[in-house]
Amino acid sequence: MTQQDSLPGEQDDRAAEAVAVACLDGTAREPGARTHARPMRTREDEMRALVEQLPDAVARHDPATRIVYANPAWTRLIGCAEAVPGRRIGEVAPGSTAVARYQRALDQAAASGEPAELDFIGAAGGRAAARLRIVPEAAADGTLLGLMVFGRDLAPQHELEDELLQCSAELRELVEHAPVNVAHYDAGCRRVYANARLIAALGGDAAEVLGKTPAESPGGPRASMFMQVLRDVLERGDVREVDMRWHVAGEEVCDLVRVSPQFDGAGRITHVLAVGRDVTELGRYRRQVHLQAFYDPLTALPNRLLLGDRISQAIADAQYHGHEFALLLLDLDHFKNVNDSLGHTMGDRLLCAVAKRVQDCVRTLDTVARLGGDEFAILLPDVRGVDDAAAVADKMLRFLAEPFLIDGRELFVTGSIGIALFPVDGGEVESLLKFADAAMYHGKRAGRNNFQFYAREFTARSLERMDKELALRKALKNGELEVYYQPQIDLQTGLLIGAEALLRWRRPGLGLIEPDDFIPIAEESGLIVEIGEWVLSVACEAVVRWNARRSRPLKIAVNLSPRQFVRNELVDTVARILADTGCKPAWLDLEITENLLLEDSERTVAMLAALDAMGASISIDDFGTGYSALSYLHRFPVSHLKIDRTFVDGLEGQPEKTELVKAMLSIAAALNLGSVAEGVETAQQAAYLKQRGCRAAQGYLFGRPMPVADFENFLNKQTVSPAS
Ligand SMILES: Nc1nc2c(ncn2[C@@H]2O[C@H](COP(=O)(O)O[C@H]3[C@@H](O)[C@H](n4cnc5c(=O)[nH]c(N)nc54)O[C@@H]3COP(=O)(O)O)[C@@H](O)[C@H]2O)c(=O)[nH]1
Repeated sequence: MTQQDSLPGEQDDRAAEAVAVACLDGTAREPGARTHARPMRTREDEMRALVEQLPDAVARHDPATRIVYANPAWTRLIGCAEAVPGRRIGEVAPGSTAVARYQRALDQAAASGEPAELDFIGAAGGRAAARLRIVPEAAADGTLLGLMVFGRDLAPQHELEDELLQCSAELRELVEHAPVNVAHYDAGCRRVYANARLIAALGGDAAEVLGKTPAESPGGPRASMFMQVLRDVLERGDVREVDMRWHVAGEEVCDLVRVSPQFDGAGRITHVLAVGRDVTELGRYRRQVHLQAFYDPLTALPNRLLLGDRISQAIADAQYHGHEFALLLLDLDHFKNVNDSLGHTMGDRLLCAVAKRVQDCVRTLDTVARLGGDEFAILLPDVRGVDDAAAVADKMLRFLAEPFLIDGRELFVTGSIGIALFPVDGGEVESLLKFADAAMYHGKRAGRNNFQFYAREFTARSLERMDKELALRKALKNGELEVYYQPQIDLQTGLLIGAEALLRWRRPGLGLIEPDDFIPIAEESGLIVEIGEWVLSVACEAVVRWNARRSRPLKIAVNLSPRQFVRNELVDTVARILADTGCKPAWLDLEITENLLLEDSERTVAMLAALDAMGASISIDDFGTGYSALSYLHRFPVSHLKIDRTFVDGLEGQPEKTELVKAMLSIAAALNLGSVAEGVETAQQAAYLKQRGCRAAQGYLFGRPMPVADFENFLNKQTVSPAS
């Protein structure tokens, strides 16, 4: 080995040996010196002084192993008072086993002529105090001249070892208690170490963890992937990060594992270190975020976002395979009534039950999504044409028609379904949704509880409707709504007895819009509640103004939509408006439709009774067109029947209508109710009605619905022509 090849520390030893040899045999020379500047004796003294001061033990023995020279460090090491030349070491330090071993080594080196090394335990005992190196010195002919002994003090090395031990213990402690899972894998991907946390995370049994590959413990679907990562790191030496999931006692554990190579002194990869950060909570949180982002929290069905994704996928599939698919949009009919009348908890339960029932109608590869409120979408990616889609829609309506038993209550719902087909109706997510919506809306208009396929004209209609709803929302705020008044006449006396308040919408750019054109939208959207309240308040103010100058007060008839009965505030609202406007309850007639009575809910009965008790009268509007059973009439506090104008129209020439009107007037009389005929246009109609005992009438014959100013002029003129 050359000097460059020598190991650290070895060079120092050799330098010391060189000095010592030079000193002890008197051959020391300054490096590179040709001539001696100083006398030999002085050089030897200097060298000896140097050796005397060395911290390492240095000694020289003659060929018979007797002491020739030993420096003070040597005597300290051996534990003798004096290194007496000519003595053997056993004589200067008797009874020590270490000295005996030293002597044996000297004997061996002397006999073999080969250097020897041994650890020497000092006088204090314990760990080796020095490493002795015995170097035989031979003459050119091989004759042994003596034995040089160099003792390297091992205390600094022991200190270093102690420090290392301490460090590694601390590190191990740290690793054991670190909030990470740590494992060490050998070249065969077997765990040679796992910290306590990882052992616990893998089930708690160290024997089941150590010496095992990830495939053996914990196993699972991701284990083979992890094995591959370990192999890759062992092979290529790069650092990898990988998501690991496994199950312990039924609970999922997730780690984000950093896998890095471990090298030996020669730079070869021998092991792999895997440090896993527990991301179970993070994983849970991520899943929760995923659920919130893509699923409806109430029904756990996919939401609009996920549906969009599924439709995109269905489009791609259908395009690739060249087939069709269908998108159905289901909206429950009058669902808002359930929420408003039974409360949101019941409404929510019903929605969940509907969701379940709809899912029962389809196959697993179909998607049922909730778009919000009472609107569901059903993607049938594998239907073949119109017939398949119609069959599913029909089944859905039949399933829905079965009563729902919720909280011991039987609830009935129906739905309207719109169907759009890919590719005939649309080729994109948004257009398919829009077209299915247009078809669904068409189903609503066609009487609900049915399904409709998309047809092109629906889109325009649906857009128009949406546009109208938006404009109507602004109309009240912008003062575009007006109340018109139509006179009501006492047929027997011919005197004006009141007026019906009828709503109009003066829509900018479009002129006056009739209620039939916007009241249904106001009802569907719920806007009618706010609008109805406004009409009531304007009409009450008007009648108060009119009656201020009249000895015989007029009555104002105001239409109430069934939607206004859905909330509980109606009675309070009427009372407040009466109080605010100063309108006497007796001046107010509230017109309701027969269909409201059909619901026959306790709540409706109670509300009507409260309004009646307040002093307002209640009339049944459009009588004869609805479904009311006569039995309802005496159960409700009704005071008038308003015979619908369809019966009055053509009354003169149609005997069956005459009979019907006669019958309605008889019912009113039998129940002691007042009667008002609507749509009276001719004097003949008025005469017939009067003759049959009809008390009052309303119609173009007496006056059309008119703006308030016109009605007030009309009032002032009192130009009513009584029926002859
Ligand atoms: N919930 C609310 N409903 C309202 C309100 N205002 C009106 N309406 C309802 O809209 C429907 C249509 O009303 P309108 O177009 O005003 O029609 C009324 C009269 O104009 C019409 N009429 C009256 N006389 C004649 C006639 O001789 N011939 C003829 N062809 N039509 C005539 O009849 C309608 C009377 O309405 P009603 O007595 O209520 O049936 C209508 O159903 C209104 O109820 C509102 O504020 N809220």
